[in-house]
Amino acid sequence: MKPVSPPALPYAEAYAASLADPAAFWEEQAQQIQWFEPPTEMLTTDAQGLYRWFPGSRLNTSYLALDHHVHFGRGEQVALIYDSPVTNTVSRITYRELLDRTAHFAGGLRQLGVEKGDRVIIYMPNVPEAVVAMLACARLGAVHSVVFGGFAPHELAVRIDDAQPRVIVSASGGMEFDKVIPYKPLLDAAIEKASFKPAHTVILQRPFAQADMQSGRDVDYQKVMQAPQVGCVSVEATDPLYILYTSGTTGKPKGVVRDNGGHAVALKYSMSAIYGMQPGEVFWAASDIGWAVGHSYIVYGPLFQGCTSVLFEGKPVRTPDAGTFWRVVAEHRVQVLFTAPTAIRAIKKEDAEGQLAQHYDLTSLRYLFLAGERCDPATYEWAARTLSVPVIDHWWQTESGWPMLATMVGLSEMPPPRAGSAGHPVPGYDVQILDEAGEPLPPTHTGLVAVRLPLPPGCLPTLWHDDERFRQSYLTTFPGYYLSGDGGFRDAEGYFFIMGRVDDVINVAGHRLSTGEMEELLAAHPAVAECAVLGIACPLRGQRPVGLVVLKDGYTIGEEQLEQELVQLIRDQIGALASFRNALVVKRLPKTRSGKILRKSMRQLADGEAFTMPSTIDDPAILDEIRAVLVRRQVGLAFEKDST
Ligand SMILES: CCC(=O)SCCNC(=O)CCNC(=O)[C@H](O)C(C)(C)COP(=O)(O)OP(=O)(O)OC[C@H]1O[C@@H](n2cnc3c(N)ncnc32)[C@H](O)[C@@H]1OP(=O)(O)O
Repeated sequence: MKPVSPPALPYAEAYAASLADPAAFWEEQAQQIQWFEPPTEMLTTDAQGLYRWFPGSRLNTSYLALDHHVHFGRGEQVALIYDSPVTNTVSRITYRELLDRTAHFAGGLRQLGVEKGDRVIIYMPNVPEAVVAMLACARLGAVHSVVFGGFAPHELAVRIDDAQPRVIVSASGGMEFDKVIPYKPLLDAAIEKASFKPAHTVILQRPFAQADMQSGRDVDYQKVMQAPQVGCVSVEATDPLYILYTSGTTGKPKGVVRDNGGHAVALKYSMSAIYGMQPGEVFWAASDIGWAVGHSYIVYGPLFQGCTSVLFEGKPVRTPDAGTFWRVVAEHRVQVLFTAPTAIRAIKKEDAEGQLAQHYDLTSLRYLFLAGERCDPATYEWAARTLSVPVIDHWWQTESGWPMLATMVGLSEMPPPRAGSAGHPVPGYDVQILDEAGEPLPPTHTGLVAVRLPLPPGCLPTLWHDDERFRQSYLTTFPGYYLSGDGGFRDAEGYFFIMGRVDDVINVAGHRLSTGEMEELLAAHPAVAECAVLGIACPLRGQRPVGLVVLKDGYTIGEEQLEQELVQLIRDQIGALASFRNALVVKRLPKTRSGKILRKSMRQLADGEAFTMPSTIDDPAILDEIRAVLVRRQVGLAFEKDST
């Protein structure tokens, strides 16, 4: 197929075309990428009855991200700008250099026994070597699974057991503000805990943290880089590119699978149609490679599009100040910045008037995109005022891998963005608001956000080795729909508003976490008879978890000591990113007469939301007891002085 430029369609036309004939719409987009064997069939269902895009066609993701650009004259363009205020480093890596490094590292992985279909876990901070490792896996047709560096050994162990990696690539350490986080002991502890043992680990030794190496198992990253370069392995479009774990309602995370073909087509489309990016321009997703945003928009999307991507190892504040983001935009002439609302709230908290932005030349910036959690209108307005560019809140999930609702700046006649709204459905996504019975709701009615099947290319085809959980989690509640787990509504003009999760998943600073998992961990403490974890409103992180625990009869322990132990337990088992800081002892938990804990009522109480007493409540006095504890401990927006 000969590549052709996408026509600049009006949004409404593109959207209608994508729903009227999805195969024809995506066949046209598929012509924008370089296949080894182009698709002849667009959409099918597999033996399990699950939708698959571009069956039988062949390509290589690393080729699309690197080789293609080098072959066609982009070799000397900077592919990756590594900006690390925590190590005082700025380095620029061209497409040619990134290809060279990737081909060497792929050769090294192959020497360690990694072949097509094998899994490789990557547990690293935001460093170029992590990007090289991802692209090297793609080059070999191996399946990478990046685990966010903030996760504790238990979480890593669970992922090791599920993915069963031949190799784990890690680093000796990361830097959180000015604190060294030694990764290697965490990795060693995780491997110790896991039942499955990888054959090798590859360790990037960083100057500020030397890791002890285990002879026979651990290999130095630089040694792996000395291997001869290898070329790209041809894979099928439907072969998995990566597994990315995300929290479900239980302790076992869900292994979201991303395939090669649909992913490449969707991300290439999104870079131009949603973000309006042209080859050669600079895109910065200020996130972590461990999240879907990092996969799609630090690594793959910008590279597919021939852009320069910024890889930032720092924080919005204190590295060294709340002007860091603006310094990066100015220094690297960033055209589009993408971050989570929490990052903007953190900056706003330290620089309320946005004065630091005035110290930098931000004229390169065209748009600020926000996602990962709901953006409150105050944060939206502050960002628009401070940056004087359109701010675009958009909505997607790890599962979709790319935006489902947005204001698409690459299409014409797009309704402008609006504070509080995530915009309009992106072509390919037939987004509906359903009631509890699965019937579409009229505008302005809040309900469950669902997407009519088939999902477009790039979305998860299944969960890793678990078709059944995939079906149960997303497809069976409302046949014919993907159920997102988020709630929201559409207004009379077609703008969508996403209000947050409707299940036991919470969103803390853009990190999706399971309250069910936290409850399982708290309940294992010998003092705890029963417990509930609520995701209460937090001015900085959007939400934060709070535990309410009932003590076992006769168990004596000071409330303060118990709280310390439970806080430490969550930190040790899940990680500091959970921001679990309160475990409050209560006499009883409110329940329905059938024994279901009334978490929603307690959350509403803590958040100061008006609510009606559930008619099924066992004993209404219990909510008064809970209120008294929240007041005494000053926990909850309604009762606290400073919740950050
Ligand atoms: C659309 C599809 C998706 O939703 S994909 C997911 C998108 N989500 C994101 O991009 C995440 C956005 N959030 C962030 O980047 C961070 O939360 C920002 C805004 C930068 C703030 O970071 P920070 O100041 O560290 O606060 P936090 O709440 O994230 O962290 C809480 C505690 O965890 C720690 N932590 C964090 N990261 C790491 C890490 N990599 N390694 C070790 N520890 C880590 C933090 O230091 C903090 O610890 P402590 O409680 O202060 O001791």
